[in-house]
Amino acid sequence: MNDMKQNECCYQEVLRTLFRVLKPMSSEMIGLEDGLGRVSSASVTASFPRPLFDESVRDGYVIAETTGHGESVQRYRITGEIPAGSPYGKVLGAGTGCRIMTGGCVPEGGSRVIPHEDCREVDGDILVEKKKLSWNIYIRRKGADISEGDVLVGRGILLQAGHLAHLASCGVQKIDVATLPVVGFFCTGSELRHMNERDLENGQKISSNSLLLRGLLDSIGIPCQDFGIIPDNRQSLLDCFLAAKKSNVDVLISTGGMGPGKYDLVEKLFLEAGGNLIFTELGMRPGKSVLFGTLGKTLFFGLPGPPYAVQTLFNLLVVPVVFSLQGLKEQLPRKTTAYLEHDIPVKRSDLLCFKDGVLELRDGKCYVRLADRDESPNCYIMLSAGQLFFKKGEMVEICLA
Ligand SMILES: Nc1nc2c(c(=O)[nH]1)N[C@H]1C(S)=C(S)[C@@H](COP(=O)(O)OP(=O)(O)OC[C@H]3O[C@@H](n4cnc5c(N)ncnc54)[C@H](O)[C@@H]3O)O[C@H]1N2
Ligand code: MOO
Repeated sequence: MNDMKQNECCYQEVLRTLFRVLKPMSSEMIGLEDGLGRVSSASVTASFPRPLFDESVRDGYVIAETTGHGESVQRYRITGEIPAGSPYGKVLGAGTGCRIMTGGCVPEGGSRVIPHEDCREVDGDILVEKKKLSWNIYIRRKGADISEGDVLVGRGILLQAGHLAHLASCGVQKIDVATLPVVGFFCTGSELRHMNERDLENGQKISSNSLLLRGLLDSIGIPCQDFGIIPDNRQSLLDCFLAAKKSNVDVLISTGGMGPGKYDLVEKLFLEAGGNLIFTELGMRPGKSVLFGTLGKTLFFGLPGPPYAVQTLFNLLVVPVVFSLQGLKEQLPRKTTAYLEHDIPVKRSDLLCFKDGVLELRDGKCYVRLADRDESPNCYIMLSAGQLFFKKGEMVEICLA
């Protein structure tokens, strides 16, 4: 437990270190239609109230009530019809009414809307029992939801479809958002070949990390630049680092070449290219072989080669950094606990281990299991150091990165 706590702190601490060295992106004005997945860089206020006019929230009749007569069934003469988008244009006289549709504009003089199921239409009159008139809840008054000038979205909010719809409904057309960081990546390994290559020779493999990184970046709306597959030799790696340093990428990611082997050259060439190391090695798996630093103005992540490690470290480290650069609030991944659905034996227990998990809620409790190969994980199971067997029913920590 103590080990787990230490390791956990280490991961959170590493993220805090990363956040400290970030320089926030500048901002730009964009049309609302391009705002999905962007981060607001200023709070946005309503240009007009919502609703913009007194509107009916039922299909039925709007009436101008008369006062004083006490008959149990009241009668109003129908003088027109108000579909949504076509106002009546006149004052509704006392004792009269109009058919009105949901979203229709309540005319001046209209004091109450009666849903059609609560009254009858007979010979051009609306007949309504007096007892049906106890509530007056079917008119939404101008500005009842939002007044002009109200703050609709604060600064540092990741804009979802609902936010954009909300902003549009209050007359906002443009929004100030953080400029998107451009992320460059390259994959190192003399054994790697492009995905379109056929006839692989013995020992060669497809650089699946190239596609993985492109997809992960696309899925969070980040533009990327692929610097290619770089063989494990000094000159190729140095050239690649120097090209990336000269380019406009804000963040650079490499995969592979991070181990202690003879051909693992990433750290050396990063330093030769003028890189500044901030940390290597996280006290967790994956993450034992990882590097973070700066190369000129570019942030650099050296990720290890195994694809599962790339995906996990991308989610745990790169995603929070990419959003933090854009000024998103609450960048630390959320954690909770869940009951294990099955036993998990592990081969070694020297470090905290992150495994792809699927979290499910049943009967008010959280359960978690290892994700199948074709399943999308929705959390990481954090298997603490110092334990070789995790039993079904045991409570474990999970990270919702
Ligand atoms: N003696 C030790 N060996 C290793 C240690 C250690 O502590 N002592 N650490 C292990 C750990 S942990 C990791 S993680 C890896 C780190 O390896 P590298 O970053 O050097 O990665 P590579 O050796 O280049 O590749 C590992 C594995 O992944 C495949 N790979 C690499 N790139 C791609 C790609 N773009 N697409 C698909 N697959 C890729 C590669 O072919 C290897 O099979 O080191 C351990 N070793
Ligand atoms: O760095 Mo390795 O990815 O710990 O497993």
